[in-house]
Amino acid sequence: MEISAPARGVHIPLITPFTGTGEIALDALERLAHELLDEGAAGLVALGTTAEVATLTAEEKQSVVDVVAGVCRERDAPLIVGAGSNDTAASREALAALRKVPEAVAALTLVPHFTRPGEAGVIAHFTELAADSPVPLVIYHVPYRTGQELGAETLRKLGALPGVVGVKYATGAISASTADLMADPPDGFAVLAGDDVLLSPLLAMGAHGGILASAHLATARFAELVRLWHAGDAAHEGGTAHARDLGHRLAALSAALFAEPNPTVIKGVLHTQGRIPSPAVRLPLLPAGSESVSAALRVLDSLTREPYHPTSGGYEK
Ligand SMILES: O=C(O)C1=N[C@H](C(=O)O)C[C@H](O)C1
Repeated sequence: MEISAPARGVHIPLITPFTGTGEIALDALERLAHELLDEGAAGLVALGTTAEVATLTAEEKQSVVDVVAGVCRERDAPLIVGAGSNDTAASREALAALRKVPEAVAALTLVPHFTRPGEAGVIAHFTELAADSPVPLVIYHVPYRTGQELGAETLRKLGALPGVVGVKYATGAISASTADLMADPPDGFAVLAGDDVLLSPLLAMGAHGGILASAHLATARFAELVRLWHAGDAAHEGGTAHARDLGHRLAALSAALFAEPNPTVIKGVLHTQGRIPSPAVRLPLLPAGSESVSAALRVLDSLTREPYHPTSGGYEK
């Protein structure tokens, strides 16, 4: 795998749309995947948390991967597939199954959750997985879900493993440890923002992009934000104001989209827009309330309606 190129930009962990009777709406999934690439997504992620992967049967997971891989093949877009658990042997098998998905450029593999094996155990887990995975690994670090903290030094050790190409960094905050990692990341190691509201500060610190459920909406604006920082425009006068302002507005959108458990609000908005057949989610998730969906639509509307004026450094109010 080419290490940094596919990892740059906005990668979208696809929702799983359901019909009114609860089956996966594969046609809507395919259409949505094309739309997101049309609007500037750099790549797609199948079977992320946002896909409600914990509720999908093995057969359903296969159908989702088939559809998303088909779109990525047709569009020559990078595909990242979620695979792995807190069982090292089972994770090895899940990764081995990706041999049958030639479109997959990487696997998104969670730090072992719940078990709390300690940092040495996490390193041993990924050393074993990376040694025989058919695709490189992007480590999904989300300590408020896994229960396992990792310091910057441990992330650097993981990033230096052959076969580990990046981290989806979702620590819930920008901390001294974030600054430490971003000051000295391993060569060829992509840091991808995984907390949507923190995309902007992480880009400012040098992140390569993000894996962002929020980017189902205002996709072009998310792509623009990443482009601004990577093109260095943010470093110019006016450019900084633009990037900061856009970053704040996208963070407000992300906050509105995460007002209830992900991806319930995103599904509500996509359904209101007529892009998926129902806002249905599977238990234990409950559908988002109409007030959360309306609030997110209002933020989205202001983002997409108001054109930016680079000369005055602001948006129309
Ligand atoms: O599925 C993912 O990948 C993501 N999941 C996070 C979550 O559900 O909290 C959010 C992030 O945008 C991507």
